[in-house]
Amino acid sequence: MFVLRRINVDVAKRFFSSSAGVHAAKVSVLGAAGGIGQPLSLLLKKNELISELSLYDIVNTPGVAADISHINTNSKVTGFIPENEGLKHALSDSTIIVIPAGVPRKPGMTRDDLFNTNASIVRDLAAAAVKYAPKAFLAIISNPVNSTLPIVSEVFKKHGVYDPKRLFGVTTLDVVRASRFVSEIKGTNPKDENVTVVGGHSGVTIVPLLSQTRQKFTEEELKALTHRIQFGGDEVVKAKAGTGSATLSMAFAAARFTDSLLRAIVLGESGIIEPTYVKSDLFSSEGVDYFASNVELSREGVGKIHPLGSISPYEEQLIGAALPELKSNIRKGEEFVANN
Ligand SMILES: NC(=O)c1ccc[n+]([C@@H]2O[C@H](COP(=O)([O-])OP(=O)(O)OC[C@H]3O[C@@H](n4cnc5c(N)ncnc54)[C@H](O)[C@@H]3O)[C@@H](O)[C@H]2O)c1
Ligand SMILES: O=C(O)C[C@H](O)C(=O)O
Repeated sequence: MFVLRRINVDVAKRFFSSSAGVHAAKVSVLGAAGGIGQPLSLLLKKNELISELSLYDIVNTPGVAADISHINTNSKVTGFIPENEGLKHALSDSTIIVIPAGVPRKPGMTRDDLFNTNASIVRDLAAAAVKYAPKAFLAIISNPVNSTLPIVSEVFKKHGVYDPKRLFGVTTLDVVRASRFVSEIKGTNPKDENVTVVGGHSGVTIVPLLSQTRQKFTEEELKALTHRIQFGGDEVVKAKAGTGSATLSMAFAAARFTDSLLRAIVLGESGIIEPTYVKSDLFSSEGVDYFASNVELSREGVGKIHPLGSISPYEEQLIGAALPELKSNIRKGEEFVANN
């Protein structure tokens, strides 16, 4: 792993020092002054593949950008607010746009309860991306992800620039949690516990494929672990007691996802697989057009979408429960753009 990272950094150095006209990676974070946005921007400042880190929010971005810009890594940091065409400057020439803009949950809320506020925020940011960076890759964090990715897709379709290979719903936190939770009950190092999590990103639509891990679980462990992975977000919302939801672990997860995407699209590294929520044919025959599963990332963004492989009867049951909810979440997002 270390050797691979060393090679990446060397390749990155060559990439940036090249005068061959290859443009370096500008990454824009929309919602950069928020609970996720700030630590995510901090982590991205360490990424050697980023030449410009462009921070946008409706408030406070100049301060966040000034602060982060003092860190002595190579990337340039820029900060924008809506005034003086801030969004245009934040997005122009972006390679990747990461979107954690929007409100988080409070105890007692579902992610779908955020729809009324976040749908229009995400729709408007997607419309700006269409205008100023139509070829960028978009990673959507704002909840409800099951609906916000379809919203972004519909906006791109409306303007005739839709490329499903470039649009991602970020579900990496589910995978990060699953790995950690398995390691906690088995007393192992989480780096050795890889869990594929498929479906969507809310409650029963989150389906961990624990039968595919290297571990054996009792039925009791399986049920408890599955429930904890599906409702891990609620643990944080409850503990934060009205002040928000997961921000730090999410920033970690989004930084990992962005790094994987950069390595695939900028360096052309092959074999990078991240579970992520994308336009997918896996369950389209059942009317579910977006689905998270293992996706091999490529220079084009989405490469091979891996099928689920062999799953247990319990997991089949979980998928059965996930599909109708996913279908309704997706439809809600699509109808929102059609009607607004
Ligand atoms: N996908 C996931 O796994 C995951 C995990 C955690 C949180 N989330 C979601 O991420 C979102 C953000 O969470 P947070 O804790 O950072 O919230 P937060 O309230 O701390 O930050 C959100 C930021 O978005 C900004 N914002 C609002 N409207 C904007 C606009 N039009 N343009 C640009 N910025 C805008 C706000 O000013 C704020 O700084 C929430 O919807 C939350 O549910 C998703
Ligand atoms: O739980 C939330 O609302 C935030 C996020 O989706 C999470 O999984 O932590």
